[in-house]
Amino acid sequence: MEHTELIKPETLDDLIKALHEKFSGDTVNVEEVQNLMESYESNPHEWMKYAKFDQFRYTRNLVDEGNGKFNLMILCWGEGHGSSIHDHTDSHCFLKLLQGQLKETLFDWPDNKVRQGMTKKSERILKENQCAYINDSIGLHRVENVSHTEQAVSLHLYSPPFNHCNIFDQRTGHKNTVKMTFWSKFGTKTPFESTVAQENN
Ligand SMILES: N[C@@H](CS(=O)O)C(=O)O
Ligand SMILES: [Fe+2]
Repeated sequence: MEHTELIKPETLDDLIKALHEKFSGDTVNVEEVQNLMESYESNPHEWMKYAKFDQFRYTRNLVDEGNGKFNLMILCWGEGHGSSIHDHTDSHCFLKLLQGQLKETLFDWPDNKVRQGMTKKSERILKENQCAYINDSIGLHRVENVSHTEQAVSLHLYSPPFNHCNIFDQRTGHKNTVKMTFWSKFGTKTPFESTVAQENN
């Protein structure tokens, strides 16, 4: 296999350019993308304009549409905010911490023949600059900012892009499809109507 040298992106813009190159072909090298995202050292000045918080739930803020190959977004997690257990619609999901910490809990897909609770497989704390990866064959996850005092900000890349996913009830394994929306796009708040969703995590 061909090995591409890792050139450390000095800024968020550099990282976005490098990601465009990595996704310009037909295949995705997960490890290379993960290393690339991890090698960017978070600088709040570079991503502040995308980091818009809501009082009640985590927000999804679109940063770049990756030439149609991926969506890059910044998620803002207030104290205690968390997602439902969810899948990733057959896409690659890269999740890099820009600020604070997030807890990721992994679950297996529920067996839909038996209606039973979902058991957790593992959990870990993701720290600043770390980049995690998940896809549907690895399983499902729940992501939470368990801190009572610190906000968290994360950078997510999904390829191919998607705008719906399944969320799961931990007690029954029952699944629901939900639409996912953006709180802001390219630094501008999305109009109210389009953020009201059944949503989301
Ligand atoms: N996949 C979730 C965020 S996370 O909890 O990984 C989302 O895009 O909203
Ligand atoms: Fe996720």
